[in-house]
Amino acid sequence: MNALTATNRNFRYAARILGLDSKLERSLLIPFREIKVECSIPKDDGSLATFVGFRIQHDNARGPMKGGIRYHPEVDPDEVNALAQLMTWKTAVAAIPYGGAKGGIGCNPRELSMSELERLTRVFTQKIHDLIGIHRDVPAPDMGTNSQTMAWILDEYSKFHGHSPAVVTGKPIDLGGSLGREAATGLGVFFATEALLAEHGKSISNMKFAIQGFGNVGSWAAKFFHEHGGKVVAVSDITGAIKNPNGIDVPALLKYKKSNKSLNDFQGGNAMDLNDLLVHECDVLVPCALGGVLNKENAADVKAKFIIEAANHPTDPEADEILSKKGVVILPDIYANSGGVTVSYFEWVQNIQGFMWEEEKVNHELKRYMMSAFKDIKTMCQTHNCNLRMGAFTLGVNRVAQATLLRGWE
Ligand SMILES: NC(=O)C1=CN([C@@H]2O[C@H](COP(=O)(O)OP(=O)(O)OC[C@H]3O[C@@H](n4cnc5c(N)ncnc54)[C@H](OP(=O)(O)O)[C@@H]3O)[C@@H](O)[C@H]2O)C=CC1
Ligand SMILES: O=C(O)CCC(=O)C(=O)O
Repeated sequence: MNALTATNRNFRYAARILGLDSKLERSLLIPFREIKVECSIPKDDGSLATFVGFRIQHDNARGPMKGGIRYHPEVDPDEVNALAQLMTWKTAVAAIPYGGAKGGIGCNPRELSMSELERLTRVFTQKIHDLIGIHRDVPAPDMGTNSQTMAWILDEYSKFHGHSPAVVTGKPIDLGGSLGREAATGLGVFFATEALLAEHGKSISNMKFAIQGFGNVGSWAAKFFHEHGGKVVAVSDITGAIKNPNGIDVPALLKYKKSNKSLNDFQGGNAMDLNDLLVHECDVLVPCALGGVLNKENAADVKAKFIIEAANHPTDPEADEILSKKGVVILPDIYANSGGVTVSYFEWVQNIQGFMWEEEKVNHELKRYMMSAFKDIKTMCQTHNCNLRMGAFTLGVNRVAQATLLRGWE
């Protein structure tokens, strides 16, 4: 199912549970602004390459719009639209004062040199600089982008508007980035998993984890699970997958991936088919890569008892239904991966304050926000007798609806 159709379906279901007025529902669904720009750059060999960039600003009722920028060959407007909408509900679930946005460029960053990536990022920033801003829309990293990408955006934006560190988050520390932001999404995933397992009388220790994706989110999540006694029994990246029923040595794998850029041929496990990762024997499945990976084709074969949605929109509604009939507990993306945007908020606050926090404070506050959101979601689940996804959606949608009504339309 298309990502936007799926996201709209979840939103509409939540709106119905909340009894939202149909006109308000329509107003919440339609994005505030959709930007599509041509980004042409000279390649290193002198030839011309043209890419299409998007920034979809979904809603700003609760504050400046916030969300990552993705570089991936499959970036398309519907997907960016869905991801922008998810950001609106996510920032509301996390109770941070933002709306939602998302951006992306349809490109394969693995096929571009550093200087081509820099030119592409700068051209994209030139095209959108007057529509983003510290109190308007604040980008951050997502798949295929990182702190270096944010540094280029900051530099290009500052040429037009003066030095503005708070215009992006997920920056390098030397440019005003926050301690703890790089690890934040993975650490938030860890806190969220800990809270969910505790509800079920279980703990991280000795649980078996299968992790799809070993980039920013997947690698940090694996590290935290491993450090707390979890057994990471399978991991994949775009190049392949490895398994080890006794638990992979995660620090060794991190070192290997850093120097080889791939999991292939890692000696501490056996190679397996990339697609088998999602149906591998484990207790907890943690998708940390693309959207829509759990669908009606594979949901029935999932072995995990718990799914932690570290990726955005990894489970489409058809899979949701199949999995919930099987009794699988799913912790939804708009809560599970909200640690990233929460620490982005701390970064933005630090930039505005002109004062840097200690990493201990960042992580302490992150845990506090994650625990508080979990409690609020559980309250919604009890109030509306619904699952965790609808608990999170009703929580987020209700907060945005209340802010919208309070602001009015004049
Ligand atoms: N970064 C953040 O702060 C946040 C990210 N997210 C979401 O988390 C997910 C991952 O983002 P992030 O870690 O930042 O992205 P990265 O680009 O850092 O990592 C993505 C990982 O997914 C792997 N991958 C890509 N395609 C496949 C595939 N078909 N099978 C298995 N692995 C694959 C990549 O492989 P390879 O390493 O070989 O390229 C890489 O390891 C996305 O859905 C993103 O939207 C959500 C909240 C915040
Ligand atoms: O850190 C941010 O601002 C946004 C992160 C993001 O894109 C996401 O949560 O999906």
